[in-house]
Amino acid sequence: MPALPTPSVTPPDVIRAAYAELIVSDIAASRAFYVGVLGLVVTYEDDDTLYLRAFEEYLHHSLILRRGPVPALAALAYRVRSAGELDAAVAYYEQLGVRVERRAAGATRGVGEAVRIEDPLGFPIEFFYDSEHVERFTRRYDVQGAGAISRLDHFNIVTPDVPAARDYYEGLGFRVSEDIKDDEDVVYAAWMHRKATVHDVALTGGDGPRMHHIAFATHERSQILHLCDHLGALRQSDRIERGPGRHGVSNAFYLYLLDPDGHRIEIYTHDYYTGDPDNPVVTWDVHDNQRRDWWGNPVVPSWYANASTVLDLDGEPVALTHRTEARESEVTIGADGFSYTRKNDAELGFKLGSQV
Ligand SMILES: O=S(=O)(O)c1ccc(O)c(O)c1
Ligand SMILES: [Fe+2]
Repeated sequence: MPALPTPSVTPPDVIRAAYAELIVSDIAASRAFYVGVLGLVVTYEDDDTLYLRAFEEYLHHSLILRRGPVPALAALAYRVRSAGELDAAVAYYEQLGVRVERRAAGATRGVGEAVRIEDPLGFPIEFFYDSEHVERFTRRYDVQGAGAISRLDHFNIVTPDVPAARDYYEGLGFRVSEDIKDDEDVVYAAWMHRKATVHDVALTGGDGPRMHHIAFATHERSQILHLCDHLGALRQSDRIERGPGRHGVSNAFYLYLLDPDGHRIEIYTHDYYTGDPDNPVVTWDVHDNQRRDWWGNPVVPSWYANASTVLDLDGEPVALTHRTEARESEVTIGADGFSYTRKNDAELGFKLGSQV
């Protein structure tokens, strides 16, 4: 990615990852998954759209599903600290020379004035503050199921040049909490945050822009395990792509699901606090078999290969830029045993034989 200009104005003050807008092909099938299985709360719905939120959320939605011809990501939205930050966003991105559009209140149901951009990585990003408050179901145990989801936690995006993407997000005030590198300093992935957890956005090295996943958090591992049991009972175990398991990076207990259009949704719990200014960065060796799954369980190849198309602000798919640096799935096939369990223990350190 060509070097970006350094704006002379301050960036918008981003608080957190707040909502995603996905294009889906069949609203009824998506409703059966996101409401019927994941248990997300319907704030508003019509024949073509679903506005959903998780149980701890009081803003109008954290996920919009909109019926359309091409399953894709239509927007990733970050909440900013005040409505005044929208002017900062316009000024900052105009200096970056990217497409910037102001949106009137109500352009998105339940959201006030907003700014949408095509960011330097090629993603459709929204900044907003005002959003309609709706009932917070935190204590509505009468409607929460055994798999209750608390809140949206993060976005994971696929981009070819991870260091350039990291620099861009550092310009927005995001900080790295963890990353994956090799001994030639190739950066394969990085996790970056504004809120005091491991990430609001994760950067995955690959052909991009593509959306790797949207993640929601639960309070307890048992809620994640219930979602697995629920899918089993529906004989929809093929919706379970990876996990459940324990991540090395982030230390979170995780599960990856595929929605009816193949959009990847992560359910995640128990990462850690990162709010102090001197929070130490954790760097993992790409050959460490426990980086992606702390128990060394395999990362299915589809998890590295597949990701969702991204739309521009006109709703057109964005062309991909190919990653030129090494790809993690080629350097070591995930946490699948062809990497070391104990560094420098080449004899006994490999779980399933050696290939690196
Ligand atoms: O697979 S990793 O342990 O690298 C990982 C860590 C945190 C995440 O949110 C994730 O999607 C993947
Ligand atoms: Fe994730």
